[in-house]
Amino acid sequence: MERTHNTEPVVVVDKLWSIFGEGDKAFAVHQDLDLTVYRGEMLSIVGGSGTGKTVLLRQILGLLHPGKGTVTTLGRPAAELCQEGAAARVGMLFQHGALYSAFNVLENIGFALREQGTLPDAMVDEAAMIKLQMVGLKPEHAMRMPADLSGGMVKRVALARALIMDPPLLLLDEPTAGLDPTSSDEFCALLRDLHAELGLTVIMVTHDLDTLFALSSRVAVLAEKRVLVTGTPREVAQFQHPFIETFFQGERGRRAMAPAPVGEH
Ligand SMILES: Nc1ncnc2c1ncn2[C@@H]1O[C@H](COP(=O)(O)OP(=O)(O)OP(=O)(O)O)[C@@H](O)[C@H]1O
Repeated sequence: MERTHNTEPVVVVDKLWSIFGEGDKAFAVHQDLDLTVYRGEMLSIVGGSGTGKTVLLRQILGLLHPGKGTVTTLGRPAAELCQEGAAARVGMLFQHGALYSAFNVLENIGFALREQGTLPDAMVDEAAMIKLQMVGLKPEHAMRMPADLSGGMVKRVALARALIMDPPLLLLDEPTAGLDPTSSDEFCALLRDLHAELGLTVIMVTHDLDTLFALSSRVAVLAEKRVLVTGTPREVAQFQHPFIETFFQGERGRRAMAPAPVGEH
């Protein structure tokens, strides 16, 4: 399969140790974990429950600090992102990223830009309206409250909020979790289109094989506290490891890897 990324690293994780607890209770979630993500990739991170996929996203975003090793995001130590306001450089769609329930859709989308305080409210609203339409919502949705949105619409608003500052890098934690199959397919199509249109680099955590195959140019498998293997979905699926066999070679994995019937994409 042709590689869709170039060779400019956007994220470089070098011999990372992620450590929680102190003294006798300290434990490492990652040990000497290496991962490089290149500009324009859509990289999926997969691994068993508790292998540290979300922790790795948080390290890349600079919300956690390496016990040992380094995380370089967009050419700088990841920790510096947070100090200067990460939203401008990295968009993050959290797994349980609920919207602010007291704010309407437009206020949610424009939140980071308004907080920055550099633009008048009318311009923030205008920018938020552009993002609202970019994620496939209509202007009449702008004044709705989060409680009045479907699950698919909540994800779209959260995505628009993550993109408000035009970040070059987007992190997604389980982007299709909780969506029905149709909404999930629609959200994948949206992500694929935005990735291409905006020239984004995307790193996502997913358990969902359909999402993985629909979107990933490359997959990184987390196991044994490190990145065990990277490659295209089909390359990784051939790797001999108990997690990979269970994950890719079950019924759902075989279905996801089956060639699409003629006429389907
Ligand atoms: N702030 C924290 N303090 C202590 N332990 C933590 C903290 N954050 C994560 N951990 C631990 O790190 C490990 C990895 O957590 P993480 O949420 O990254 O797993 P995951 O691979 O995303 O799992 P899942 O697929 O179940 O969401 C878990 O054992 C978790 O308890």
